[in-house]
Amino acid sequence: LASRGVAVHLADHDPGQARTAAALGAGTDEAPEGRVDLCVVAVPPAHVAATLADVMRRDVARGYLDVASVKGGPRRELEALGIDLTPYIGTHPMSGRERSGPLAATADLFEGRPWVLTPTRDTDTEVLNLALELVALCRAVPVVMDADAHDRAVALVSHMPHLVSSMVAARLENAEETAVRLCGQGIRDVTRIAASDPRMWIDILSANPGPVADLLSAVATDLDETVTALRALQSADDAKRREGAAGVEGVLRRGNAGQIRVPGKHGAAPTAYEVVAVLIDDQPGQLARIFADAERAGVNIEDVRIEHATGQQAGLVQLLVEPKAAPTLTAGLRERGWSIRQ
Ligand SMILES: NC(=O)c1ccc[n+]([C@@H]2O[C@H](COP(=O)([O-])OP(=O)(O)OC[C@H]3O[C@@H](n4cnc5c(N)ncnc54)[C@H](O)[C@@H]3O)[C@@H](O)[C@H]2O)c1
Ligand SMILES: O=C(O)C(=O)C[C@]1(C(=O)O)C=C[C@@H](O)C=C1
Repeated sequence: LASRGVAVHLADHDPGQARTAAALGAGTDEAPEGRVDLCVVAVPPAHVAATLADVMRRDVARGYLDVASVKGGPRRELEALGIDLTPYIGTHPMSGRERSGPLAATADLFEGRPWVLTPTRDTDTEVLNLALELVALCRAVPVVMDADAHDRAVALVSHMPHLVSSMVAARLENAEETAVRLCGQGIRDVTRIAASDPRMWIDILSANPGPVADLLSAVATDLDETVTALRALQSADDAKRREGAAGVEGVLRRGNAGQIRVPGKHGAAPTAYEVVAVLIDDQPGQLARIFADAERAGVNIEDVRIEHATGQQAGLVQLLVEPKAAPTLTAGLRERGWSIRQ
């Protein structure tokens, strides 16, 4: 917001956090002189209602919004506090990090990502417009939803997957070092969010336990069936083994069918990109050089992944590009001396 010319005043119950954010260029930690246009509350879900009630009673802004990952609970808490909710709108940007605090923040975090707005019939139109302006300034995509429908949706696409990621990562806790050192990109993808702060996630899950429990119970059924199928694969009996293989294939195919529904970059329909894999030395400036050489070849990089080679000062950079651009990029990078992996 600060880089788009908005005057941002930062406050936190830990002044050090606001000072750090201000030092990073996010705004000033000095209090505003009068009433501001919009007050954005970005505190852990359990503190949202009390924090909003406090700022709303002090009449610090024309409009108020929060960005908590759950929407139904905080709204009901505010209602119970007897606050006039017309100047308030509950929102949730669907983008985040597994790390918290100002040092983990990035200015482009919300670009192209859905930002859910949950207005009610009573929400002041001026406040809805202020929220829409905020979303546009962050280059996010507004999505209007009912608060409880939002909570059911995020149980499916965020809360249940978070727990499953934690459970997969938990298997590594006491695993042999010889096994752990073999971790590749697959397990990195599946476990990244398991590094998040448990205190924040206890808050999130406590505010949405029912829908998450229903989904995990469906996952548990899949797990039971898959275990049965795998046990059948150990059988000496041919027919049993065929049954087991069909069971395992079934879950893998249903996984394929679900995975292709995950929206691609900027929420667009998923695109099948081609991977151009480049071997690099783990040295400063390598990525910048690859990107510059891709630009020289006239190719737009849609996404990038990095795989680090265990115990070596080397890595594999996977550049995801439109299929028709892959041969141009491969030739352009080869010409400039890069080692391309097929
Ligand atoms: N991290 C994500 O991926 C993500 C994504 C979307 C939405 N959210 C939501 O955003 C909100 C903030 O999450 P975050 O990841 O930025 O966490 P964070 O820990 O980086 O920031 C929370 C801040 O709130 C402050 N705080 C805690 N209690 C407070 C209180 N009572 N009054 C004033 N300040 C208080 C903390 O000092 C901290 O600086 C949460 O509601 C979370 O559900 C997080
Ligand atoms: O990708 C991450 O690291 C996130 O934390 C993102 C994520 C998500 O599950 O999509 C997590 C919680 C937030 O409420 C919104 C976004």
